[in-house]
Amino acid sequence: MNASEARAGRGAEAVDDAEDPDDLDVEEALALVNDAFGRTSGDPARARARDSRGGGPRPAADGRSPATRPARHDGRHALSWAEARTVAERAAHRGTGRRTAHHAPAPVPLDAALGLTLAAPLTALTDLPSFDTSAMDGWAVSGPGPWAVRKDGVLAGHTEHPPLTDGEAARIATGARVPPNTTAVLRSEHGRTDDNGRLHAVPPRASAPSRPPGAPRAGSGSTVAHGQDIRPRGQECRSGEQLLPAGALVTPAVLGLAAAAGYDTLSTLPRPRVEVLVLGDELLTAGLPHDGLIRDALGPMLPPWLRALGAEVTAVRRVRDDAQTLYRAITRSGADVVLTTGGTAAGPVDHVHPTLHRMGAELLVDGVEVRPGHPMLLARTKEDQYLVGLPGNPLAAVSGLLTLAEPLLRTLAGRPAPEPYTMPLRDAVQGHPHDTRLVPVVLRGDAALPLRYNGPAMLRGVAAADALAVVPPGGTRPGQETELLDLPWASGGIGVCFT
Ligand SMILES: Nc1nc2c(c(=O)[nH]1)N[C@H]1C(S)=C(S)[C@@H](COP(=O)(O)OP(=O)(O)OC[C@H]3O[C@@H](n4cnc5c(N)ncnc54)[C@H](O)[C@@H]3O)O[C@H]1N2
Ligand code: MOO
Repeated sequence: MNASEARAGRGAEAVDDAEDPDDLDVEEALALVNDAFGRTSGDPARARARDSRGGGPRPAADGRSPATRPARHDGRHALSWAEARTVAERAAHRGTGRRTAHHAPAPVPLDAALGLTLAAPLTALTDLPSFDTSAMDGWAVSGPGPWAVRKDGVLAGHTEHPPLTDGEAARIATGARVPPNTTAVLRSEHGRTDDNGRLHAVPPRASAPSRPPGAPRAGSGSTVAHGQDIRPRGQECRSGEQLLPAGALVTPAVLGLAAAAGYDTLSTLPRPRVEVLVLGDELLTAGLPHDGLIRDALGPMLPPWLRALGAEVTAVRRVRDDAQTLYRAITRSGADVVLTTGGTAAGPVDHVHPTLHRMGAELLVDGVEVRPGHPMLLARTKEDQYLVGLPGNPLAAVSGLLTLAEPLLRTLAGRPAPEPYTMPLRDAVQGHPHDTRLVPVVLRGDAALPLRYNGPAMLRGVAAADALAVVPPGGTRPGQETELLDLPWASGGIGVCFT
């Protein structure tokens, strides 16, 4: 199916494998400039060899390590997309390892633990169930029937009842503790009392669903199978048994399990604290764009996204295009991660590089072979503080967020890495000659549909997307399996952390 057929079939979601025109012109031009400075050719076979799927750092397509790879036209040594992610993931491990008070695991009440990471294994504080329990509403019975029914029934949450004697039954509710000497629970629909008040087991109606293989016979004639519909103490776990390992994400289900297993608080790792610095004199925080001024798209977008990635956003500050102001904002920040937007390129008011240089910061990533977003950077500004510099173009900022901030924050938050996965891209996607492309896609059935409006300055594509496709240099054919990066709102597991 070609792009125009796809468009015809998918209406507004239609795909266009061509990039947005202003994007393409710049990218192609940059690629030519890069070639002139000795980078790899656009040979698709070599480009595919650099396909970043699979994760770990790898040599560039030209076989040279990043250190020996020639600098780009701007003098920087860009890393491949996979290398950059690995560096970001490992940067936090390379810290001193000393945990400040803020980083130490802390007990957190259950209702504040959603989205955090377990600092210690979740170990059952009790047997579950903690007593033998009725799995059904009906009668606790002792021995074969018929049974004499006791006057008092047994409800959930009540103290222990006197033992049953052989041939005795007591009305019981689901979840109630079965009286001692109970041999089975007879479901209410499987029993009937006669005129003398004696309880008889009645076989399930012929229309009843058939018994699963191996399941106990649900009452036949005058008796029921031993143990039927009793949940024995410790069936789910014994006290002291490990239910989840350290590092597990606290999801709603984990909160439920922890409560059931006796926890009031959970030992969790604190969220890394992120301060967002939005750079740009041209940005408005309200109203319509006018007189060359535009709305700040990143101030509203980044905080909830960062929270979804496991961070606590301590502040969002707007910083004038002034080197001294930026220097002060960064050096005064006590956050674990300072995240800047804009100012990463080499324009007259792009102060991020000179400021990092002035601070003596260590540049860990200085440019990435990814489109959009190639000027993104990662620096260590001081012991246990990092700076992620996102490019100002909004989709380029998203690219930097997922390429550098996500692995860094994931490691700092102690979260497990998401399992990489691929899906076929329904349509061909044009690749960059040398760089990985991140392209918004929607998931439809067993395929991912690349979206239009994927230019660096556009959010229209990603706002409608479920994921970003990692398009290797050289592009993808229709149906080609391609790595996808889930967007937090599309992956239920992380979505819970927007709260
Ligand atoms: N000579 C070169 N110029 C540029 C290059 C290059 O390689 N050589 N790269 C281009 C690419 S690619 C990108 S991406 C941008 C990165 O620029 P900066 O990080 O310095 O960002 P700014 O110049 O500050 O802004 C770029 C663009 O984005 C708009 N912007 C900035 N912040 C926001 C915001 N919060 N909300 C909405 N829009 C924002 C800003 O107005 C600019 O239009 O550099 C290229 N140039
Ligand atoms: O292509 Mo830039 O890298 O617009 O993000």
